[in-house]
Amino acid sequence: MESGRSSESPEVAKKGKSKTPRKPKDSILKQKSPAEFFADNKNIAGFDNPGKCLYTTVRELVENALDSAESISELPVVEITIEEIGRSKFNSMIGLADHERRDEALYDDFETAKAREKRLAKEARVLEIQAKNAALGKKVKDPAATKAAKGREASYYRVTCKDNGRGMPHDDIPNMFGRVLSGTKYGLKQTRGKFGLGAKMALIWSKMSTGLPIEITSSMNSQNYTSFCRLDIDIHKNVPHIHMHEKRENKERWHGAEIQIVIEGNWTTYRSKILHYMRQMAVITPYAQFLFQFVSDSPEKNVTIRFTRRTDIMPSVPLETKYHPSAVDILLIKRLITETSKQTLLQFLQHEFVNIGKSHAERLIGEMGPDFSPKMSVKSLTPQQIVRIHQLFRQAKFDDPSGDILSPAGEYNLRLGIIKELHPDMVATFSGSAQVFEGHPFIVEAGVSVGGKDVKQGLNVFRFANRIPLLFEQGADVVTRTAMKRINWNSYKINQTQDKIGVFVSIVSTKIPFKGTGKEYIGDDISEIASAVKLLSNAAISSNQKL
Ligand SMILES: Nc1ncnc2c1ncn2[C@@H]1O[C@H](COP(=O)(O)OP(=O)(O)OP(=O)(O)O)[C@@H](O)[C@H]1O
Repeated sequence: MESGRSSESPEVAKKGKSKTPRKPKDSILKQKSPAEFFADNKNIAGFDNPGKCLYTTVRELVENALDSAESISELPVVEITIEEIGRSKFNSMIGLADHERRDEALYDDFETAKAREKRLAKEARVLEIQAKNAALGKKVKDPAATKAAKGREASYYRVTCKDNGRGMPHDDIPNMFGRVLSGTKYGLKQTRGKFGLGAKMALIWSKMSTGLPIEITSSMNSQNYTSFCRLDIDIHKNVPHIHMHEKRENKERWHGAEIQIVIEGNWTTYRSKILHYMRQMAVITPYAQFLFQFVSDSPEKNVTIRFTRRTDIMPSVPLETKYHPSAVDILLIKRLITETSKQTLLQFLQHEFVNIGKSHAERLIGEMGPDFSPKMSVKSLTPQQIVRIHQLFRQAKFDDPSGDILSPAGEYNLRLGIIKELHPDMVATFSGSAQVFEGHPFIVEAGVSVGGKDVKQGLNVFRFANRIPLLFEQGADVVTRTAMKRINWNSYKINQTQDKIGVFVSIVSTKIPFKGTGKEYIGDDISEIASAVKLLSNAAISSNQKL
């Protein structure tokens, strides 16, 4: 086909077309590695801004430490230190000479004398209005939060987390910390970690904000050496970039891990969140000992908090389980077929799923159709046959998976933790039996307290998922919504706004339906979980009333 352009010379075409919109360039197909994706979208893993990055880094390291100690039934001892690093010290760490500002007007935080005067006057006005509102009992915003962070100089912190856990095999360390989406917790088991992402996100953030590598020291039980590894991550290839990886003497036969990382953060704005997190972790983990330290060049800013162990009774170790037939999709069935060591379809059904016994498997195969037989090779199933199995799994009736493999905090621990941290006038706890959501068992435990130390008037909601405190996105969470909207506090003669009420809900499962990879909240859209939370909370309030 002839185009109108063909008769014009290139020059004429260029001139004549000067007003027409530029033709978009053909899109070029590109690929991203998982590390690049998460570096570009770090907010979805809870790394939103420097302050939140400091918080999430602490969280990820503490949760790994607890998972590790509990996996060998060791009462956890976790030491976490955040050390503030001034700009000069940071510059000398990276070998950068300190520079004084020469041309002040170049900087984002530069203000003329007039602008400064104007800003101070405005701030004074805001403070005045806030003081008036506070006097009238109205809610006021934290003045620090209203101030723009523009032009703020970066603050750096060295975060160190030491535990007495399992440690890591020497050769696995680089991939555990330097390859996004690699971990040992992908099996079907209740663990705090799940995605194989957290430690790598902390490393990606350190790479983005300070350019410094992570340092890991680790030793496994009765090993006569410790492993030391300094590494960063090749974001483009999603592989570890090892600076040093060596074995060192381990005279004391120490076992555990110590992770050290230098990142940009903001202690001032996230101090209270980090301390709340530690306090709530102590509530749900009263059998652990935590030492939290913040160390600054200005000693008056230093913080040392010891959360002592109050019990030696640890919840049982969660057990790995097999998939329930109603929890699998076609892709997962295909993966299980690839990985199974079983030869026949009958053996496959019997051994790779929970709640399918031999005679049940035979009946299921009979139901699949004439081209299925118990002795047929499972590896030779066609894609259509796999779809048929999936269809049957969705329609057939199976016993619910057992909750025995889960490890709830336990009523005793929950109550102990609440008493230890809040000193309430009254507390009652209640443990539910196992229930099921999409083929995954879950257990809800609830506690309700009245009165206490440092407890605000009204509802104070504490949420835990797989024994992790959840501090963000409170409003959208199933527990908050239930406590606020679905419980009739009046009927228990409790004043929802005046009394100091603590509501504690802990959910454990082989699959917590978190919204996003940041593990910040559980949505309100899963009816099984919503009704269990309501039931258990009501039961705990009733027990509290009886007390
Ligand atoms: N302190 C530790 N002790 C022993 N092993 C550890 C420790 N920290 C990390 N690991 C190992 O490194 C792996 C990767 O950790 P990472 O935090 O990236 O992911 P995860 O904990 O598996 O999952 P998630 O992203 O959900 O936290 C873990 O699965 C664990 O095997």
